[in-house]
Amino acid sequence: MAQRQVHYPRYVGNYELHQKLGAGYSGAIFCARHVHTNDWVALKLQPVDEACPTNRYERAFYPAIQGGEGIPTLYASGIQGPWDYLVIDLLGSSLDSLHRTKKTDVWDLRSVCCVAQQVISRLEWMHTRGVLHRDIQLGNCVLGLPPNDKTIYMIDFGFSKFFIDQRTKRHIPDSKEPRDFIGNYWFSSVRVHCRNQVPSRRDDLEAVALMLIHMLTPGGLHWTRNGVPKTDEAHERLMYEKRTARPEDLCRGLPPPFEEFLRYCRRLNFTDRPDYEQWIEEFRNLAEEHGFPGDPAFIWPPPNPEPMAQPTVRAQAAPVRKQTGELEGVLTGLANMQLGERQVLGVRDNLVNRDSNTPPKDGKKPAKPKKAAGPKQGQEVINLVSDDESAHDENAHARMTPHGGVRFSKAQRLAQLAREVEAATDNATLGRLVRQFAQVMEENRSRMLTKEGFAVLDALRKQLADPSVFITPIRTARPRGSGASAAQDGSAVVAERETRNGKLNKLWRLGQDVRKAGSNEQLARLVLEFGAVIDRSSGRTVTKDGFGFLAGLAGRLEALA
Ligand SMILES: Nc1ncnc2c1ncn2[C@@H]1O[C@H](COP(=O)(O)OP(=O)(O)OP(=O)(O)O)[C@@H](O)[C@H]1O
Repeated sequence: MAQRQVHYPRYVGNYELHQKLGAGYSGAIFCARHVHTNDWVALKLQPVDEACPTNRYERAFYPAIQGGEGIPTLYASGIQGPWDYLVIDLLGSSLDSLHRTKKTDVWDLRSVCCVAQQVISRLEWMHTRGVLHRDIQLGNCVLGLPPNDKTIYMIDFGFSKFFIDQRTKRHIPDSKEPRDFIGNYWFSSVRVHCRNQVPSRRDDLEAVALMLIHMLTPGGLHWTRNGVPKTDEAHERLMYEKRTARPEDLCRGLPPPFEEFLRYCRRLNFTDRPDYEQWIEEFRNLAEEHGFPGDPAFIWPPPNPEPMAQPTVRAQAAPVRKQTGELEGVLTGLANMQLGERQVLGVRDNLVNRDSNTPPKDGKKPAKPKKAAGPKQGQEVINLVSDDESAHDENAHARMTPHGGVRFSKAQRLAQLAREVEAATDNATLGRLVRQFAQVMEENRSRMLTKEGFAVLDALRKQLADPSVFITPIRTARPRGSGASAAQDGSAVVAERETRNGKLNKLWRLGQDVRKAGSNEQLARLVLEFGAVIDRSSGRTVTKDGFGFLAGLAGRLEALA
């Protein structure tokens, strides 16, 4: 197709334009030099009459977020003749372009953990300043130039939005009003993309979760493999695939934090502040558990992609809920895809219909939005690769210590404990295993109850609920001696705390109940309740009261042995 010939100016303000660095949907970006200082910068140019004036929008957000690590500095901006321009820090490669130079189809876990930590931290900064990004994608994560080449910068605030109302200083309200989708097809959250809900902080984080999973999935997330939808029907199908993809299917074969992070983001309420620190810590721990440094510095190319003792981490091909003939469509789509500059495309057309929290549009009435934007130029070719590596490989996370020993990860130790619980034949053994479980949880910097942790609880509950699994008969004696008086003391404290606080901390209460339990069936019910309480909590972490419960449980099991 013939390209429109655009004549760019040689000078804009005090800047001389040099080579073109990239082109977006509605403009171009150049490397430019300040004619007096000789400083090199990046200059974004866009026609002033552009239907979707993203440069003008971006200009409104830069002052709010200036000064944060990994946020480009805005040096100048304005209008010159027919051009609207922004002058910002000159940066290096985007993660999208690094991805295209890679020889393997998935990223290495270390790099992904670095991306996770840095991008979550950028969003923490932006959100603290009241701004949502709304267009998280690999092309908008760009490395700095030396000496900042280990820092990931967030760029492209053309879709951004103040979620703190600039006038009232309050969180914007939720709304059920129908709204146009603004974001990108691949990673915008299910709520925003498929259910047209008002975006908030949780949606930026969900986009990060999807991007990270995409990086570790051979061929990428399955709804990205057909390229940008060119028809409403294709867009509908993409949304269907995204909406119906279950976290456990998307994350099969990946270390648990990816699935947990996605679930966490989806559990957050509209106005909730995400626990950024917790997730930065989770991904740091994950890197360390796999034998990498926890430092978030992004080093490219990766110094040592995968330690010797560890297989490559990658998602397994997730089952895709396909309609008949869809696989054929995927393959045809792949065959038709072209190499290009950008991977993920946003729906910019809808920006002309932005709400009151977006920067002013010079009083012009917004143009009628189009339904779904047509494709932007260029798509990358992604290979469809299947992978049958087992997620339950016992040695998957083991790694050599410097002294030649083998160290097991938290996941692996918990998986082993679950197996031992299943094989236990008496209460005394179970009590010992519960103590070991608490110890593993306590030793780890992350106290989050992972999938493997829940598996231990589940095995325990099953053992306790079904006495036939024991070889020796189970005793169901009432609490004896000091146990009984402790129970009485416990009730007194409960009563006191109840009057004092009005409502008891659920885990603390369970900790009291477990010490009074007189049978394995009662213990099974309490273990079930314990798991449910942890599962419902936003961070799924085992707190002090949680450890109190486990200690009480181990004690009761030993007493009932
Ligand atoms: N400051 C920069 N320094 C170097 N390269 C940059 C810089 N900013 C952007 N780029 C390159 O140009 C590409 C497009 O930039 P950007 O996303 O800001 O433009 P855009 O017009 O808003 O694009 P789109 O409409 O596709 O979102 C980026 O993916 C990146 O490769």
